[in-house]
Amino acid sequence: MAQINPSILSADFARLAEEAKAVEGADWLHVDVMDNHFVPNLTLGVPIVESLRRATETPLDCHLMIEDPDRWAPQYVEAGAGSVTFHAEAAAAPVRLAREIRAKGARASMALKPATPIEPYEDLLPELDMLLIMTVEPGFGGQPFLDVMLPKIRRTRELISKHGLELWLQVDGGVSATTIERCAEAGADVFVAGSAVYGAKDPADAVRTLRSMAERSTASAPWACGH
Ligand SMILES: O=C(CO)[C@H](O)[C@H](O)COP(=O)(O)O
Ligand SMILES: [Fe+2]
Repeated sequence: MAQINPSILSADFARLAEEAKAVEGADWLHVDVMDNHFVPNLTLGVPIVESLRRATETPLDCHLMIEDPDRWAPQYVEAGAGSVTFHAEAAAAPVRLAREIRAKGARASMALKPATPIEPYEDLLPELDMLLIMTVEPGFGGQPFLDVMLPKIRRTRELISKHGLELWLQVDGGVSATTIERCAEAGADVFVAGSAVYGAKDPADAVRTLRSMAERSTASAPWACGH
């Protein structure tokens, strides 16, 4: 089953509750937390996640683009996130952090920037509920999709199959109607889309269109048998 997670980064921040409601029917609401240190942009933090939690029924998928996630990630679980993603490049103790996120009741996820390979993390995969492969350099919405990430998506899907894991494989950055099929064919099953959803006239309809495109492509992928 393909999941579509609209990114609130592309919404109007002065109308967050309305914008969150506009995509109810999506699987998760993707919330990009940026600290102006790990990435050169500043967005939102724990209090806004708490408010978003009350504003929508859609579960929150928090993508932490911050330094020191070992210290901050647990606070996002307490704020109501159902899934918390920290960056491999920023975490001091990724296994301990993933275990802490899970113990607090959320799904634990780790993200890789475009230049970070998956291979050193193969043995960590059973500790995670989701692996996020960035398909742009993190920091901003609306950037073009990096096609050069497709082999990494394929190799990660192979590792997930090899170990028989239930891990979800998320892609984030430049995912749209023109790129989602390539991502799905390569092995992604969770798709973040910011500008492609909030830039559309009808965001809820954009979610449905993206989901059916991804599902058509995954259905024919060899790794999706019995998925
Ligand atoms: O993590 C992100 C950027 O760092 C965003 O989730 C991502 O860029 C979504 O926006 P778009 O779909 O417009 O690329
Ligand atoms: Fe993101």
